[in-house]
Amino acid sequence: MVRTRQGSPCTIVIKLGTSSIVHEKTHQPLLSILSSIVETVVNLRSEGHKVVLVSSGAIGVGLQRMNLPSRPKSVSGKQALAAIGQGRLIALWDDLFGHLGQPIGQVLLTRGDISDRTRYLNAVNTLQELLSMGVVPIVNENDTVSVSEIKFGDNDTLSAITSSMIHADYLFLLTDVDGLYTANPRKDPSAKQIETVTSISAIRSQVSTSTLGSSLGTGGMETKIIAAEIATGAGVNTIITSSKRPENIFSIIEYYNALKSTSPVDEDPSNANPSISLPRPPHTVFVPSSMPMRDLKSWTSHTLHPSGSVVIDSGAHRVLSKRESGGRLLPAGVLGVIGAFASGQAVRIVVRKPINGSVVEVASAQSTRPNSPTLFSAPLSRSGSSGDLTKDGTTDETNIEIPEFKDEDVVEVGRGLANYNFAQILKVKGLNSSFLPQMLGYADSEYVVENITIRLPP
Ligand SMILES: N[C@@H](CCC(=O)OP(=O)(O)O)C(=O)O
Repeated sequence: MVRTRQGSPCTIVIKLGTSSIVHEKTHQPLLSILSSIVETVVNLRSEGHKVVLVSSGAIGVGLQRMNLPSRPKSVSGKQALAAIGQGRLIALWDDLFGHLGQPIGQVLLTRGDISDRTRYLNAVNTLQELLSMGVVPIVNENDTVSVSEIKFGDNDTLSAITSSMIHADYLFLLTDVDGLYTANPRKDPSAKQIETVTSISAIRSQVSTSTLGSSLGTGGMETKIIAAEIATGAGVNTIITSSKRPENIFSIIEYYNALKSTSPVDEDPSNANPSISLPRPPHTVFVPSSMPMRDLKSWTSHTLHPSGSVVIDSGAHRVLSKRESGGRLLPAGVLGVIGAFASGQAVRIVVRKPINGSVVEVASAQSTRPNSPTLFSAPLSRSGSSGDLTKDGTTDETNIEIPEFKDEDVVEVGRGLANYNFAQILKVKGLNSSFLPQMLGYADSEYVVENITIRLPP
């Protein structure tokens, strides 16, 4: 069922939430949990595994340092507390790991840091370098500089993106419950643990997620399910288990190694050999995708904050949905754009919402009526020449005709990376790609958007 290189060392990401790091009321560090984590990580390292720790807790530790009762409401208040707490948090980790001779490295990331391909690759290289030096990277969000558009928001998402960045075998989401339940096990005695999740969309309808968060962290079960969706989509076995028994990480890895050794090809847990004698430690496992997203696609879908949208027609939506990977959009399928973006930036791929139950087709392709108003597209006051279009996205935007697609008229179906800037794509929308050199003065690619992941088929 789970995918690992059986018996060989694994790359493991362990995420520890605020509620497992500081006491919910006193905000004192939970030293027994932290010490057990440190022992577990060092033991995993001695078995040859590579381990990354994603640690929340900066704001919680900051609260304790300033003797404050609860998280401030303001963003700047939280950022200030994170600045106060992060230093003490990493000092605490360094102290505990130091007792066992294990070096650590601090890695603070924001979504903005990895929205740029070069910076993303730098982050990947740094993590890989730390791992190959035998260091345990300790990752947290760089809260002090994060604003809403560049925030991961919760460390569940950050840990999923980290595990996808380093192609981890396992992501362990350690929390104050030992798995995903059908209802809140603290309130509902009939709540049942879900052992294996093969379909995230199916699980959403079976689980009541609303009450499983704590007052300190920003996550809860819902964010863990989102994280599992990201990580399993990138091929990472994702496991929710209790932070009170981190040593279970060993037993869980052993358990799946044993399953694989009896049934190395069969991925279906119901076909696992019943003679397996190892007990199953309590946890929920999310089975990874059988066709993990290629690195660039995962990066595009989850790490980038899209800068704008490209509106496509229903035919393009159909064709792109048939592609397993690396979908590419020709200008002929483009109806318009929303927002301004440069070439190389991430864009949403959107389609028009149906009107009165049916999709209304835009009246024409541009090849017959260039820049003409359509049902959703009309020139604004800055119309005129199409601008001085340059290859690097430095269009003279003062002269561009911007059509009137609005966010509320469309629905996102996927994401991709733009090969041209918004003005260039507007200029060639609806055209055959053979017109690109003539319209733009150059054509690096016949496709206007590449690396498209369609998440919502027609
Ligand atoms: N970056 C923040 C943690 C964000 C957060 O609350 O995460 P989590 O506790 O995992 O829901 C901090 O260190 O306080």
